[in-house]
Formats: sequence, structure tokens, C-alpha cells
Amino acid sequence: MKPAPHALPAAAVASSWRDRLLAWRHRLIADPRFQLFAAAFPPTRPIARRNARALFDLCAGFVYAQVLAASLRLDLFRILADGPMTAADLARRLDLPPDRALCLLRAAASLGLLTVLKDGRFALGDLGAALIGNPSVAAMVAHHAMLYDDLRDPVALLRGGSGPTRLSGYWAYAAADDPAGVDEAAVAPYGALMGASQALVARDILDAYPLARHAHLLEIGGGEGAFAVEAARSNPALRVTLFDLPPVAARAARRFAQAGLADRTATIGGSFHDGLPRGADLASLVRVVHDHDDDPALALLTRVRAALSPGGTLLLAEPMAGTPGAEPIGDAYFGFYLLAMGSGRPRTADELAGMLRKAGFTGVRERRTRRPMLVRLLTATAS
Ligand SMILES: CC(C)=CCC/C(C)=C/CC/C(C)=C/C=C/C(C)=C/C=C/C=C(C)/C=C/C=C(C)/C=C/C=C(C)/C=C/CC(C)(C)O
Ligand SMILES: C[S@@+](CC[C@H](N)C(=O)[O-])C[C@H]1O[C@@H](n2cnc3c(N)ncnc32)[C@H](O)[C@@H]1O
Repeated sequence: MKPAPHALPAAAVASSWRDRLLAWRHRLIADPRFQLFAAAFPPTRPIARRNARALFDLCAGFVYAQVLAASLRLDLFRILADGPMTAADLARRLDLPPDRALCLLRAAASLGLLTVLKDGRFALGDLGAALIGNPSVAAMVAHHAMLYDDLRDPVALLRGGSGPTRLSGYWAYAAADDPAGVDEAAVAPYGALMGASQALVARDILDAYPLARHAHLLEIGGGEGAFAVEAARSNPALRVTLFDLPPVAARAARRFAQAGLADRTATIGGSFHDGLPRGADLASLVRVVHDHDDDPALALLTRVRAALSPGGTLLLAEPMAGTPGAEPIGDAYFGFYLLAMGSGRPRTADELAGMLRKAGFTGVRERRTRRPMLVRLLTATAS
């Protein structure tokens, strides 16, 4: 039977039912009387408490981050690496009044950075201990001072009316008309930060996609070469060419020489918006594509496809939006970070796969990495 001409299509009817159900749910949750009831009624109590806590954590997250920043600036975790200490001894070591030191120590303990022993002394918590093994996280936390400034008026940032941001000045290539012209002083600060934090991701990428069957890696936007060095060291026959802006490539060349890899490595300075060296059978873009808006990013992928030898492989590795279990890292943290930087956006794996196909790649596959919140990996073939 034909539906009456004025009848809504089935999908619209279903979605209007769902919308009404959703609206009813939201009215209920917004009702203060229901909130009181749900917090007391045993079956709903755990959900109500969990939600209230989640909302409080969203309100207070910036305070938690400052507790972490203060602990790192005062070197609290390295001090406690030698063993538990009393609050009084710690106050002296931190050069803080005793009551202020106690405020910091209790805050850090409440966040899992420290732990309080039965005798009242403070020791490292699991999170504080993990930080000792990740000095690049401490560097990122210090770097966040700039992001705090840029996020002071988040609505102005979203409207694009807040003028030049601190991050757009820091990432010299993000706002440059001629990236190839940026000088050494402009790249040195971000080069060091990226060099340190690349250690967090290099091993995860190489373990997810061993390079043994490849002969020549073109590491595009490779920074000061931490990934390139790790790749060369774990593949003794691999040749590596690192391509980055001229002053960054010069810094990578010094690093290759120090690592004793000068005979198997080369560096080329230039802008990848202008062209790329040809002939490698493997190319990598590690934490590069998300820095760029859609059109330049697609143009870059197209240029990489043309630069690879036929059948060559591209590794595209970066944190991605919509990563299960890490959604706020891609969509909230990197979303707002890149907004403040003034260029690029975090993309989902599906969005990136679509762009790769549009750029002429085939066989796009995701390779499982150890810590997808920090880096995910897509591989694709240049046909
Ligand atoms: C021993 C017994 C009995 C039990 C142990 C129980 C157990 C198994 C505990 C686990 C302990 C453990 C091994 C913990 C390990 C924790 C680790 C490795 C934590 C790592 C954390 C990493 C973090 C927080 C990374 C942060 C990275 C940031 C903020 C990166 C920012 C990157 C930026 C801004 C990049 C910018 C580049 C641009 C511009 C976007 O392109
Ligand atoms: C976010 S960093 C990532 C560096 C490195 N791949 C890593 O994961 O640590 C982006 C890199 O892309 C480089 N880059 C940006 N624009 C470029 C361009 N137009 N041509 C060549 N390299 C560029 C930067 O100099 C920087 O080293």
C-alpha cells in the first residue's frame, strides 16, 4: 500500500520518537527534585553520584592541572623518588611554608600523584611514579602555560576574534605565509618539545608496523629526527631521508651525526607545500597531518603519493578524534589545542582514510598501536 502523500518517511517518524524520548530524559535529569530523589534512591544513587562527580571534575579540571604543574615545577616527584618523607621535611625541601606544603601534598595525594602512608609520610603514587619515567610529559605540562593563556576566553577563541594566540606564535609554520623561510630561532623551542615527546610515540609506531621489508624511508615533517633515529637503529639496512623546514632539517642532521647514523641518513630542507623528494618505498607523516586544514592536508597527501615509488607504503600516525576510550583527548584536548594554534584539526580514522583514498592511495588499513590515545596508525599503498 502506498503511504498517504502527507505521511512522514519512516526514518523521520522513528527519529521524532527518539527525540521526544531524549527530551523527556533531559527534562527529568534537569529537574532538581529528580536529582535529589535519584541521589537518595538506592538503584539510581551510584549513577547520580558518578554523574555529579564527573560534572565536578569538569568544573575543577583546571585546578587539578595546576596541582600537577606546581608539583612538577617544584620537582616533587623526583624528590620522593628517593623514598617517603614527612610533610615537614618535604616543606623544607620544597621551600614552602609548612601549611602550604601540606595543601599541595594532600591535593597531589587526592589525585593519585602521591600516596599517604599509614605513618603519615608521603610517598609517590602510581601516577607520580609514572611521570618520573616520562620527562616529556613534564615538558608538555610546562608548555601548557601558553595554552592556558589562549583559553582564557574560550568563546573569543571559538569566534576567532581573540587576535594572534601564543600558540600560533610558538608553532612558527602554522601562521607563516612562507614556511620555508622560518629561521632557527623560530623552530628551536618546538623542535626540542617535539623531540622529547616523540619518544612517547616512536616505539609504539614501529612495533605496530615493523619496517623490515622496506629499503628507504622518507620521514616527512620528521622534526629533529627522534622517530628517524629509532627507525634506523631498529632496521640496520634501512636508508632514511628526513624532510623538514630548513632549520629543523639542519638540527636533525646534527642529531644523525651524533647517533653515528650519518652514512645511512640524509636530511633535506624545504616546505612540503612546494614539493617532496621522490623514490622512497616508505613515507611517514608522524603528527603532521592534523596540523593542517583540509585543503593543504589533502594536497600534502597527494604529493606524498606521487613521491613514493609505485606500490610504496605511507605511514600516517597521530592522535585521532573519536578514539574509543580516549574521546576527550582527540576531540577536546587536540581540538582546542589546534584551534589555539590556528591551523588544522584532529580527524577520525575514517576521515583520514577517506582523504587517503581521495589522494589516490589504496589498501588503507589501521594498525593497532599500544597506546591509541597518544598515537594511532594508518597504512596505505601508493598505486
Ligand atoms: C607493580 C604492581 C604490583 C602493580 C602495578 C599496577 C600497574 C600495572 C600499574 C601501571 C603503571 C604504569 C606502567 C603506568 C604507566 C603510565 C604511563 C606510561 C603514562 C603515560 C602518560 C602519558 C601522557 C600523560 C602523555 C601526555 C601527552 C601530551 C599532553 C601530549 C601533547 C602533545 C602535543 C601538544 C602535541 C603537539 C603537536 C601538534 C602541534 C598538535 O602537532
Ligand atoms: C608537530 S611537529 C611533528 C614533528 C615530528 N614528526 C614528531 O612527531 O615529533 C610538525 C613538523 O612538521 C614540520 N613542518 C611544518 N610545516 C612544514 C612544511 N611546510 N614543510 C616541511 N615541514 C613542515 C615542522 O617543522 C615540524 O617539525
